[in-house]
Amino acid sequence: MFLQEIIKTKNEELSKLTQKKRSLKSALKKSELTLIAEIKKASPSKGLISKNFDPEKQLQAYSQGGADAISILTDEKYFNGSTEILRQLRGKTSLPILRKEFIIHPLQIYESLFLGADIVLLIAAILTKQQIISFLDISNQLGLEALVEVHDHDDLEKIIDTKTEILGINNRNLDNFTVDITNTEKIINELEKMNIRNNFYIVSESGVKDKNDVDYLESLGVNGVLIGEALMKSNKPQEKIKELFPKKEHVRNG
Ligand SMILES: O=C(O)c1ccccc1NCC(=O)[C@H](O)[C@H](O)COP(=O)(O)O
Repeated sequence: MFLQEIIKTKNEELSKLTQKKRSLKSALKKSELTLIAEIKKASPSKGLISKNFDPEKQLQAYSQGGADAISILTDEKYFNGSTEILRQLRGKTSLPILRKEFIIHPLQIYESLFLGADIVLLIAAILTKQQIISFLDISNQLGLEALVEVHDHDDLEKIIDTKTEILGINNRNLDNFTVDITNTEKIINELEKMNIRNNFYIVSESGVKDKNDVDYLESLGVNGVLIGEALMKSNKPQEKIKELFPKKEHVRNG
């Protein structure tokens, strides 16, 4: 009898662990442009970005500025990030958290779950189609959403006919670090030619610096934008968000 009872208890505990978490997709479904605000201390293309790096203060400014989700770099070597930052900030916000990591093995997806992430990043450029399919399945089983990121046509070929729902278009070439925000228009045009644009919630990532960039991307019909450097370099990130997204609900300081 006891074993039957313990199995029932364990199943209940497991269902709590893998229940749906905070949802980025719910934000992207809204008509207003979604902002994913990124916490990034440094990067391979720019070196040190934030001298007085204070992740908790950055998170507070993003939340008060009206960000809809938070992206956190956990790579240490190239971005001066850490898993500890995600673990620390998990309990400080009710916003969905995207773990920005170079995922190449299922272990990292399980690790993301235990760190408290809600969304994982799957970069098509470093994965095979089969890995994307498999990692999407694992993420779904764990109650995690996935942002599947493409940069070019080859990446796009990999994600067609997968269960990708949230499609990130990275304007940065991750090999040579060049950035061109018109890359988003190029990829959207390809999606439209294939008649599959409406299969995805689209997030434009990288190189978004000012309101002109936001207005341009919004005119393309993207559902969200992911911004890191422009917010990390600002002395007043909450004000910067207000400048870029005047329509968002901004919580006043104090
Ligand atoms: O940011 C980099 O230099 C970089 C280099 C190589 C791989 C990834 C890289 N960045 C990750 C990102 O995609 C960006 O942090 C994110 O899209 C935000 O971009 P930005 O607003 O331009 O900081």
